[in-house]
Amino acid sequence: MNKDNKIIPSNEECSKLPLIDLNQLNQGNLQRENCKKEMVKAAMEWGFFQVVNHGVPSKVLESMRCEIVNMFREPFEKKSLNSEYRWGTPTATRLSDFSWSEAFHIPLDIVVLEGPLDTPRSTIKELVKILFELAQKIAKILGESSSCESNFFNESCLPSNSFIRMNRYPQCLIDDNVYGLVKHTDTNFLTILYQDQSVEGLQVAKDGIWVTVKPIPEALIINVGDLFQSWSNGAYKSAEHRVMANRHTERFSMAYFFCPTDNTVIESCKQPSVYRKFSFGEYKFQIMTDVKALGQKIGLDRFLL
Ligand SMILES: O=C(O)CCC(=O)C(=O)O
Ligand SMILES: [Fe+2]
Repeated sequence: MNKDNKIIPSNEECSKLPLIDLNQLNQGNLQRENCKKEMVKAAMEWGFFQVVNHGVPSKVLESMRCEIVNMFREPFEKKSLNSEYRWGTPTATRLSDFSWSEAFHIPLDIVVLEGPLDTPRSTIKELVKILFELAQKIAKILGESSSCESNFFNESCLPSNSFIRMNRYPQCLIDDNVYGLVKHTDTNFLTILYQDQSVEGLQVAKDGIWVTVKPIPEALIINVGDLFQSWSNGAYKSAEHRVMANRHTERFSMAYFFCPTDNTVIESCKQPSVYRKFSFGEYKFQIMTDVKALGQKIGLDRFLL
């Protein structure tokens, strides 16, 4: 088994994925500063952490999960008419390149700006409003510690710039090593992930080892994306992650991708710069070009100085 596939059983390693209590931010100065330190450390060492007491009511998350399940329960003929629907990996020529999953990829400009809304849309609308506030709060804390411009996220990231992705990973009887989602880094600033409370699947690369993230009831997962890695001059890690398919049961998740406007310039205030500056629009275009030409995302390596 090569290093890339080495898997540590979740009960040994999962506890090491930092778990941060955001309630500390509402307490005294000492607790607040401690919470910020924990976040910065986790973003540097892991690029991933879980948070509890995050302020997203469990009722809203539960009703979102119901909506997600309902959307995926529609017949394929109906789902596939929806331009937001994706399934599998059309370009895959080997099982190891294939993602055993289906998804709805929803840009929030439609949800935030358009009406009237049907039921799932109104649930999404309620949830993303809270997730936007949470993402802003976390981005500001991580941003301040990079001692870059403190107002950057308020000015560059609007609610309508983000998007959500609802994922369903069907039960997979083919093989134990099928990926639900192949390894990747996220292209945004930050991701907030709501995963099934009882089904494992997500794995994070840490120091060359794949670590399984054990679901913690009520917790949300936060991960650093490529833009934050570049903006922090490489201090924060946009960690590779993937999802393993499950032989016994299906799994659902929902990712909220916190993004800036396309013309936002990503440039670190730290010198010497690790990456050349680029706009978010340029970054997405380069990824699209690479995926078309090479079948995969190259990402930040293209922008190394
Ligand atoms: O389903 C998960 O746990 C991860 C999803 C993910 O990484 C993504 O949608 O980018
Ligand atoms: Fe991801």
